Amino acid sequence: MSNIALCCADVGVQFGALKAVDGVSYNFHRGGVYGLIGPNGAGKTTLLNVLAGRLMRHSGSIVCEGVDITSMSPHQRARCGIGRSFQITKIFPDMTVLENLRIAAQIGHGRFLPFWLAPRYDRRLAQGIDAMLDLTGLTAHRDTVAGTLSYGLQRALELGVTLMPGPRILLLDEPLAGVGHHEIESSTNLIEVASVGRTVLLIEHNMDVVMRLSQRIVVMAAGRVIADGTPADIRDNALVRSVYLGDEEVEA
Ligand SMILES: Nc1ncnc2c1ncn2[C@@H]1O[C@H](COP(=O)(O)OP(=O)(O)OP(=O)(O)O)[C@@H](O)[C@H]1O
Repeated sequence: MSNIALCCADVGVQFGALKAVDGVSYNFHRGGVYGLIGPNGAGKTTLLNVLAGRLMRHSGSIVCEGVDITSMSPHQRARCGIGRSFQITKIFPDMTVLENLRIAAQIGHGRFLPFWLAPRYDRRLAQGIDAMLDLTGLTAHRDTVAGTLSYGLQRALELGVTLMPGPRILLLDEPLAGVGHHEIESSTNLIEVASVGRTVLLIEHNMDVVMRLSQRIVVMAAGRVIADGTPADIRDNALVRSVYLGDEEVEA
């Protein structure tokens, strides 16, 4: 089996005259966290949407673990092992934490089940939900209505909902956006734990978190990948610094 989790070949997205993603070719290897960074409007979210199948009008192709998924729907891609987190929108605020996770688990299962297998399925479902409550630190909140949780805990639930079907590839778009200062550490720890054994693409503006969690960093600007490397490489990269700081004296 290929050790490439996701392969983008010459991916392009155009909005009118704007090339939001401009010929991106990149292999995301299996395992580890890729931080996807770049200034506002660089094309990071657009690229993530293409990978998740949320934006189908693009050029180029996407291969996931050796399978061409370019024309697959988000649902089909989820079945291929791709999970994408949204900014809270995936949780049902009027339902309890437990109900949210149960729905995610049932959607993840998705197949018709003969009645004689149902008790075993229910037991496994309950075990999976208990494990997810434990992982996300939500066990004490299992019967809490989701919308009343703190923002950080809502994000934890949202990640739990994304993880419930067991994705091998996780696309995280600003998982810490809006999380209060006092919850950053616990939220970061959760992402770290959730990343174990998965390939993760992480868009995040909190650079300390990106540098801490990522094994590799991919830098985008004006729709293109302009650099990639270890966090240390990227920190020392003059071109990256110039893109972020607008330092025109720094040469590429
Ligand atoms: N649906 C759309 N229609 C028109 N233009 C869009 C659309 N979505 C994104 N854009 C534009 O495409 C460019 C890339 O946007 P994108 O959201 O991918 O950038 P980003 O790197 O994720 O930025 P940020 O860090 O601010 O979220 C921006 O100029 C944005 O305004």
